[in-house]
Amino acid sequence: MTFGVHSEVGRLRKVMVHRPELSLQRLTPSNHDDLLFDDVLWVERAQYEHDQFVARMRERGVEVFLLQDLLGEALAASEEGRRRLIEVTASPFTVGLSMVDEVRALLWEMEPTRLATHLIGGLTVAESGLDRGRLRSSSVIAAAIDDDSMFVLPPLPNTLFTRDSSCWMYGGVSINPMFWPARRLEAYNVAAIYRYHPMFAEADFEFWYPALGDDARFDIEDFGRASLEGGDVQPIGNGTVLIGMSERSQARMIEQVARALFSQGAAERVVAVVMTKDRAHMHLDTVFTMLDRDAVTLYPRVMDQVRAISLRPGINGAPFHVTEEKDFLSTVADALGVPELRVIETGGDAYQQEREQWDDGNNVVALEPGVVIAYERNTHTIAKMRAAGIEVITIEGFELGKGRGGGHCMTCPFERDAL
Ligand SMILES: NC(=[NH2+])NCCC[C@H](N)C(=O)O
Repeated sequence: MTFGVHSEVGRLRKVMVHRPELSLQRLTPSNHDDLLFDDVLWVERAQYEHDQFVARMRERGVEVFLLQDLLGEALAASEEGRRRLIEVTASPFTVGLSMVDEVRALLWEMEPTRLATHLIGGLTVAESGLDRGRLRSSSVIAAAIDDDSMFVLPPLPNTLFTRDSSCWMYGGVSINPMFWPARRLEAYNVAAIYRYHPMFAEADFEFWYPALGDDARFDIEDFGRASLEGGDVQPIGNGTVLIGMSERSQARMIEQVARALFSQGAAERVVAVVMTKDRAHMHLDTVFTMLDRDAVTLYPRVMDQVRAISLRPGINGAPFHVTEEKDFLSTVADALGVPELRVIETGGDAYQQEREQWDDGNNVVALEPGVVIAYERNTHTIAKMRAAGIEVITIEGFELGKGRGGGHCMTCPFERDAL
């Protein structure tokens, strides 16, 4: 098996997605804000919409992998993987000192498919079978629990956005320390896939983050307060990677990734895109994605204000050579080696633009140059893309979009051609 993502719009060959499941059934009016969703979902409909999304990709020859299947297979393939994932997920700091042994033991007893279900979907006290009455005298946590629907393991509903927890840049992957606590555990699950799934165990690729070395692959807690999310990362081709400096990703993580890429000669330029921090555009890909070799879609109100700063390998012992660019679009054109970019802005008047950006109008995923998948509701933006000669395949997305993510966010490409 080969893996590697060599552009944003070259032919997509392999991709990982996540079908909505138990974690989304746990979203309620009282917890959806903390879990980074703007509403509760009708989960059956979200599954239907997601199945359509997957079908559109498969029709075009894309090999689609489901994250939960990969996780179950990784856990079945490796006892060590199972033990390590259980240890990091159920630790004294997540489930508490007094319960950690019991929780680990009951997770260990689960068969791998069921374990994968609960590592993503969460585990309630009732499902765990823990005897609260007995534990009450030894555990302050058990004593404080007043309801069997409380979680022993939290649900991870943002697993849906596979773009963010891990992301490929050229011949390697970064497993990302994420910004909000609600998403941190997602990275352990994907780390287990890359580390223990037979498909990856036999493949040859780099780990850009965490730092190289087998053991380090689980040490994503060791990042202080720095974070990086894949929604900010775009390996556009020609040895260049764009990384948004957004609500979610900081300059210090961009430097980590740039150093790793440069040290292997996997990239020669990383462009930090300095943007405003806001929930409506939490990642670069919510306001900018590529459509074709020389065409992009963007939300002007945010992208007109960004700064672009290029990092290249340093000389004379300096880690980097840093230059502030004149503007973002000419920097991307220069990196791609095209004279000028065709720019398709969010469609409609100022109100429609703001609404369509919110509904992921600019967050599309390319299947090959000039062919993208978009949510059908973004009619004004789609009309402009079609007028520019882009083939736009539409999917529903009324439920899927409630967490603020479109086709780009819901895909983690494993293999994509260069341009
Ligand atoms: N690549 C993206 N833009 N992902 C969107 C992530 C949305 C998710 N609810 C979050 O807030 O984290």
